[in-house]
Amino acid sequence: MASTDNCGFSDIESQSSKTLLEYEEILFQESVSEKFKNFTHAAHGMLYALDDRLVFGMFRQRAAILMQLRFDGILGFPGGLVDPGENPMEALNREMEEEINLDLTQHPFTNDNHLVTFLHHKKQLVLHFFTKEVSLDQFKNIELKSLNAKEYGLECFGSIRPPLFTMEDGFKGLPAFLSNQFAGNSREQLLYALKSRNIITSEEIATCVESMKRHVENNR
Ligand SMILES: O=c1[nH]cnc2c1ncn2[C@@H]1O[C@H](COP(=O)(O)OP(=O)(O)O)[C@@H](O)[C@H]1O
Repeated sequence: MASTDNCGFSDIESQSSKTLLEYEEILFQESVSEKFKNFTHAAHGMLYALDDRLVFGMFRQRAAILMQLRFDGILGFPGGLVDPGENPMEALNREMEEEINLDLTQHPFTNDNHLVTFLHHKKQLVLHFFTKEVSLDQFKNIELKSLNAKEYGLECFGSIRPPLFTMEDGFKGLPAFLSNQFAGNSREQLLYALKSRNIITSEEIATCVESMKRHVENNR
């Protein structure tokens, strides 16, 4: 049922069974919440800043992206379940404050920041995904403030920046990062955002996914 085959990663197979193949991209409308009201809804957000600096003077990083190491040892974006009476945006802002101490007076997520929503029929799960661009200075402040988040050291074990370049061996960098374990469909959300925010081309994403898949295959 995957409809997102224009991003160069619709055929991801990985060690995780939770791949994009199982998720269907759906429109984000008021009616979605009504139609899927018996489903579990979650909202996650990607804060990012463009960063054109070179790593080791040769690899362009392109963007700083905030992901986090979770309590369960796997990677994901800040966010969480939508509570009864909340809409996805409200849930996201609440979770952003709890998990990374985001200053909502300065950097609130709005519905304009919504990027994509995925549906998992079997799991009855609706995953709403938002992205928000900030300046690199703002990004660093957000990272620093996250150490004082209520959930730091409890649910959240620190923010991390995925490397967005690929090194000479074709694996180190982004493909190696992608071969980690990810919560929900956060790996696919990351790739979707990289493509749709024009941070990395779909061709390069496809190459990285191929390299990641080869690595996973070779290490079975
Ligand atoms: O970064 C993410 N992107 C997409 N889905 C995620 C991400 N992190 C967790 N999930 C999924 O969202 C649901 C809610 O998980 P989460 O642990 O974030 O919520 P909670 O903090 O309210 O318990 C779970 O089904 C989980 O697999």
